[in-house]
Amino acid sequence: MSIPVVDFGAYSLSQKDVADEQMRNLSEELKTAFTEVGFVFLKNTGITQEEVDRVMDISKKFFMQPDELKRPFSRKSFANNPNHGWVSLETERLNPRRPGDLKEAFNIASFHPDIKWPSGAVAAFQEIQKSFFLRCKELSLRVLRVMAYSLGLDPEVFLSTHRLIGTDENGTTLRSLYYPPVNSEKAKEGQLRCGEHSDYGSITLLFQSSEGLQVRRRSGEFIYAPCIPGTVLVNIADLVQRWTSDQFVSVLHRVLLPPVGESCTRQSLAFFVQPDDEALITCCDGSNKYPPVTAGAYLIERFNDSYGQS
Ligand SMILES: O=C(O)CCC(=O)C(=O)O
Ligand SMILES: [Fe+2]
Repeated sequence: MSIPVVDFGAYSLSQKDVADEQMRNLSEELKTAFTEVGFVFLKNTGITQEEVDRVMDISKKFFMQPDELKRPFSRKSFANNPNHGWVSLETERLNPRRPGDLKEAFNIASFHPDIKWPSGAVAAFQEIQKSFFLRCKELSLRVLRVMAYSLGLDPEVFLSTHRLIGTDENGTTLRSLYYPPVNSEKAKEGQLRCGEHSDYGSITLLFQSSEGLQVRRRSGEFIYAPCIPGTVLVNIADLVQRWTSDQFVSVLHRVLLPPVGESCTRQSLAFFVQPDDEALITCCDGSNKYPPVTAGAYLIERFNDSYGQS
């Protein structure tokens, strides 16, 4: 099955609320997608392609600077939130059995007043990233509400564990990714732009500038996700799979190197939604299929794998 496209217009950010019947329809469509594929394209969410382009443009300006100018913003250099900041090429391996990923990233994980923001040529960086973060937050809360409804749960049940998004007690992160030109013949053996992995938290919103993402089907085969301008690609991440006792599936995905002879770049924006650090994730059907885990501890464990500290 390919990735379904669902019209989210009835609950778009420009609507105050959603009518009961439309909520029922939407929740059925999302439930099918998240049960069978783990990924869905949402159209008419209220987040426009222009908003996405603005964030991609300012992020690209940052990435195009020499490394000396980017280094002061490195991930792990901010005491109040170690996940915030710039990640250089080949630093991270989302599949720990492969060499470092051929990508650069900038994580927006904190708005603490002590965070130092890029300035000069990218003076608007902080303002643009922050306003996009807040838009993604609003959309994510709506998607979580529809998800809870679709499972016959209290629609607020997921929201009650996502109250602190945008504070240092919640790991939700807006991540700009840049995949520079690459000569695929010169890459290390087995090296990819982004190794096979599933995401760690609740759900992820993804915005892409071009095709390149591959998603694993149940058969084990990887298929290309198309790039559909104006849509948001939403996928289930591992904590929601645990939470729903495997009813919603968190599936592997990756970004391959470009074909030999093609050195095209790629950009994407991922909004990784994470429950509040202290939230205890227990199977919502009461089954105990997975032992309870707190979201913050789980996230740290997963970071240790991808940065080679396990
Ligand atoms: O760049 C992409 O399209 C995918 C990135 C991704 O899956 C991730 O960073 O978790
Ligand atoms: Fe991912």
